[in-house]
Amino acid sequence: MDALVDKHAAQTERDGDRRTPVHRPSREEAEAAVRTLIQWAGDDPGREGLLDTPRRVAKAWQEMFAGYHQDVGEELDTIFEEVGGYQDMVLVRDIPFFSHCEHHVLPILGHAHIAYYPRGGVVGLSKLARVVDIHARRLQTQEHLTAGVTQAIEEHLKPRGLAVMVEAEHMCMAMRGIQKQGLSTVTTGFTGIFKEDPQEQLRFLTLVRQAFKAR
Ligand SMILES: Nc1nc2c(ncn2[C@@H]2O[C@H](COP(=O)(O)OP(=O)(O)OP(=O)(O)O)[C@@H](O)[C@H]2O)c(=O)[nH]1
Ligand SMILES: [Zn+2]
Repeated sequence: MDALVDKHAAQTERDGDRRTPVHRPSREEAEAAVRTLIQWAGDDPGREGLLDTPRRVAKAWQEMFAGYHQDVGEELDTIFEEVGGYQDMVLVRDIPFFSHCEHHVLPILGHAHIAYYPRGGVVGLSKLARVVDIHARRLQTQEHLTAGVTQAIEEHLKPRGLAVMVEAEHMCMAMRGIQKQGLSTVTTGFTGIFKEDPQEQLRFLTLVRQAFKAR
């Protein structure tokens, strides 16, 4: 096992994730796989315009799937306890993300909205978007993404309540298969007072909807 796989193994345990770490192929092996797929598509990976494509695709995958090597805990380990007595809802809405579905490895494009009621303190606002990014940069379903973001924030921040809503379009339904464009899939995760009190869910959903009206 190389260092990256070891780090992923530790991260897998911390995130309560079901994935089993596997041997990581070399960059050359990854590029060879891209050449095979180009041939499978019906083109010649040896022609001039495609010569550098395997290198570019491997580099793009490194960036798009960087979440396998990032640790959500590191982003959420700074809690600001001095908040002037603020105890009401903190909502960060319209966090844009790109992910890839684990069934077809095609893009999922969407927005996440995250709200919580602080208990002991608050996290930096950007950190919530970073948690979304880390989870989004892995292969998964939208449900898995929503549950992963919810669990990570719940575990590290321990708020009085947490609400996560993800709205996304799946390119595997737009570009192929059923070929329906513009569909939106909505998934939610509620904990604490958001889970217990439907009025709190309503308040969250109302604030999120107002964000869309304002655009
Ligand atoms: N629940 C869930 N399903 C997803 C997600 N992303 C893609 N899918 C669905 O996963 C299913 C995979 O179905 P399969 O029958 O195994 O694969 P397929 O033949 O490519 O299916 P079609 O897309 O219907 O052509 C499809 O219905 C996709 O729409 C997701 O995030 N969550
Ligand atoms: Zn898919």
